Amino acid sequence: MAQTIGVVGGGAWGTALATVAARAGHEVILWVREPEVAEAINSRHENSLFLPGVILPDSIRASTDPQTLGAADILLLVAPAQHMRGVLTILAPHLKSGAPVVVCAKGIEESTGALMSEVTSEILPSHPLAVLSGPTFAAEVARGQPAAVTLASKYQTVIARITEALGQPTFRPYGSTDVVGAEIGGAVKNVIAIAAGIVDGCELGENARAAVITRGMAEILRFAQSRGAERETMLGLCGLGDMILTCGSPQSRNMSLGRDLGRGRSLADILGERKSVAEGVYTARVLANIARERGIDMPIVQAVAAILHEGQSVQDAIEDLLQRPFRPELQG
Ligand SMILES: NC(=O)c1ccc[n+]([C@@H]2O[C@H](COP(=O)([O-])OP(=O)(O)OC[C@H]3O[C@@H](n4cnc5c(N)ncnc54)[C@H](O)[C@@H]3O)[C@@H](O)[C@H]2O)c1
Ligand SMILES: O=P(O)(O)OC[C@H](O)CO
Repeated sequence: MAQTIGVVGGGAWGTALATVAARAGHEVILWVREPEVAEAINSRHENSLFLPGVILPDSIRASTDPQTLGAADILLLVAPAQHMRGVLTILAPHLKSGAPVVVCAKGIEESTGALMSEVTSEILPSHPLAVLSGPTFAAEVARGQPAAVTLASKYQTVIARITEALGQPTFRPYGSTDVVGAEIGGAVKNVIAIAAGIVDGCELGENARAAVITRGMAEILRFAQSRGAERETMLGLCGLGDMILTCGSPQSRNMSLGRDLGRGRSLADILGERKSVAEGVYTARVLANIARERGIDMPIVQAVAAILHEGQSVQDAIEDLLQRPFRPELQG
């Protein structure tokens, strides 16, 4: 059944998800922050700022006006994690009562340590919530290339409704009831992808990168356990799947940022030339603090945070990791 899908956030991923909804036959309202993005989408059917080179379906209409979202039956929340609270606070009074909301951003709020589902439930308590997360580079999804995602909600009816609305042969949601688990993989893998990029930039070799990915997965599992997430969730699309994608390709903004750091560039220089968000930069610091406070062993996350935010050199951080005591592989 054709519905109206509202997409909050006109970056690359919001725009790609708008194409998914449009291909499924829905009317799509894309709420964007930048007037020039709205103008380009409505007049030329292209988001030339954040997703250049992809011609968008006519049924996507972009607007900067929060009131336009009042027509949406389902809302996809795709603002960057550090801006989600502010954006939802502005939009909340305009949304259709009880419309399901789907968290599609990947990150942890720096100022509170909250996951995006927690931020969303706080601001939109009467909207049933789902989380969509998995290995998905926006450009590939926007071009209609096949992808699969985890779609998690406490409510089977919400999973069924969103799956029916967005599911198609080239965009395959797999249902789950582990909401927190679905978020953790997507948020933490961005930090591990920066580490994998550093390994690449420093030319430490493929073996070292595989080691960082696997030991990074152990850190994800430890953090997930501390938050009551299910281990199996972390081995699914939103965990292992996204680690394989993001840590293995410089198409990832996080991985490529790490690679540039490994090649000796400064964080300020790298960020200064980008319009797009690398969520791992912000999640690294808050995650490292949470892990330290709760006694969760996350040495790779600590190393990335120290490089990004505490002025530790890449070489010293690598040396510290290599000098850690030997231990059993499966220890907690
Ligand atoms: N790009 C992808 O391939 C992809 C895939 C899956 C998930 N995600 C996640 O989606 C989320 C959005 O990323 P993206 O890739 O769509 O963004 P992007 O990097 O393409 O664009 C940046 C976005 O940030 C917004 N922004 C900048 N400053 C802002 C502010 N002060 N307040 C509110 N918004 C502001 C811009 O309007 C724009 O929508 C992130 O959490 C990201 O991890 C991205
Ligand atoms: O480009 P990145 O590093 O933000 O990764 C994009 C998606 O999260 C990959 O699933």
